[in-house]
Amino acid sequence: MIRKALTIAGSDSGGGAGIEADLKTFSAFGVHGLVAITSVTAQNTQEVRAIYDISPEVVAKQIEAVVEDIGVDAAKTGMLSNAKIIKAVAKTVKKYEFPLVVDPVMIAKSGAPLLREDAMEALIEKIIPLATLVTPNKSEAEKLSGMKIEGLEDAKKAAKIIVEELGAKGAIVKGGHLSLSEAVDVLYFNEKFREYRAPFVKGCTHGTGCSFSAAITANLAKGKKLEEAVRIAKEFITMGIYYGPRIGHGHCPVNQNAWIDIPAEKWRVYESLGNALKELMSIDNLYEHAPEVGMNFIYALPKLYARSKEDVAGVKGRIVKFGNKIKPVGWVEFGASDHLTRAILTFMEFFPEVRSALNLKYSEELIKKASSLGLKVSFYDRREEPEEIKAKEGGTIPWGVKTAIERINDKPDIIYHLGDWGKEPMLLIFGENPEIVLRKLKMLIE
Ligand SMILES: Cc1ncc(COP(=O)(O)OP(=O)(O)O)c(N)n1
Ligand SMILES: Cc1nc(C(=O)O)sc1CCOP(=O)(O)O
Repeated sequence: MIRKALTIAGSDSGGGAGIEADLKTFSAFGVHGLVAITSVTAQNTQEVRAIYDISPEVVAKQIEAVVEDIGVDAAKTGMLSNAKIIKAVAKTVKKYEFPLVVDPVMIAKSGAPLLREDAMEALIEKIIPLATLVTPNKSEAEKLSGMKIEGLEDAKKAAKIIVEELGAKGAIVKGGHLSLSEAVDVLYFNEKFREYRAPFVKGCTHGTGCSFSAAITANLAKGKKLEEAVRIAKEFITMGIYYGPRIGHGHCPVNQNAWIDIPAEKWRVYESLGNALKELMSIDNLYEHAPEVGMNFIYALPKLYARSKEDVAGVKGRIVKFGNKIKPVGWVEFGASDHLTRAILTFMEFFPEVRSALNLKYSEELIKKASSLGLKVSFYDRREEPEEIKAKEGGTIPWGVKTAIERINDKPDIIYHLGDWGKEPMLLIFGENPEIVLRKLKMLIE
């Protein structure tokens, strides 16, 4: 059964916060999103340039239209903008039974007010008592509770005030702006406190409040208990901040898609590399080109998600010579390669689209053939590696790949090195994906 979640909020033309963030979040959880737009903002990552409020009647009609036909399993509010809209929303949602998450949006990250001064009273009197959960940040919680919040204990007191004095069923005070070593959110619900902790991650924060409350709403719509919905939302938002796209010149937006993109991309990489590996094993005479240390064949997640070893798939235990054949020791796994992973992550800093690589034993003959076929070849000389890089564990390959790319000031198909004391000479083939790497390999050795 498809679940439906409604967002009653403003539109952010920059696509980072508001209705746009909410819909992307609902989608990420497989929930059908419904909207009642309260206000249209001309906004980007730096500023809010204009606000145009929708008439309260039309806001109410949007809610009624979707509830009465499609049905709503859970709803949330975001930017409500003015007292008249607040009153219309309160009067309308009161008629229905769905759980309501209230993100008490007051000020945009860029500093622009999104709630009129004279609307605060209406928000407290009309909307908060209808809330299943209120999700204020530090300054919003201070405004609602009327107390200063300096640390975790104050956050708990404020959450309790919002529930016991203002009439919400639950309140979660978000700790992103509390000066703590972790991002700790404090939930007060059913007369109990609960803490949700996550490491502070560097990334993109525009739309965090909207996406967090939308994630809770989506999970309530799916029938999760409130505490569980909050736990999932915390994990979702931490991931969204970490993998935020660096767009715009101000506060870059949360990546709501990371939640579904990463598992989907992992599957695509796994399948594509697995298929290419099967084809690789059927290539005659490849064993003649396998180095003593073994071969590997790797494929990284798209650039936005390729940050570390765990984001690159390779062959566990490498591919080794086995009589006059080659054989993978294990199968495709993320985190299974070290050397080629260091090479591809460096390569992707220059050419993000190049995500796959394979290594062969160096041969002068192959290099000559590559050049004659029009493949771009470059190299690095391990003897030229600066001492300070040599001293750093794992520094040689990134330095070598960077040196090789800068040497030709172009995108190489092949990078080789002639080895050093205890290091076998090696040839690396690069390509956008494993099929392209295979094609280049076949051109070379067949
Ligand atoms: C239309 C609209 N709604 C809400 C906001 C608030 O978003 P933001 O500034 O990113 O603050 P958090 O959501 O992160 O608390 C907005 N800017 N625009
Ligand atoms: C051992 C080794 N050295 C290489 C080099 O380019 O110098 S390629 C290679 C084999 C692949 O290693 P992995 O499985 O750690 O990616």
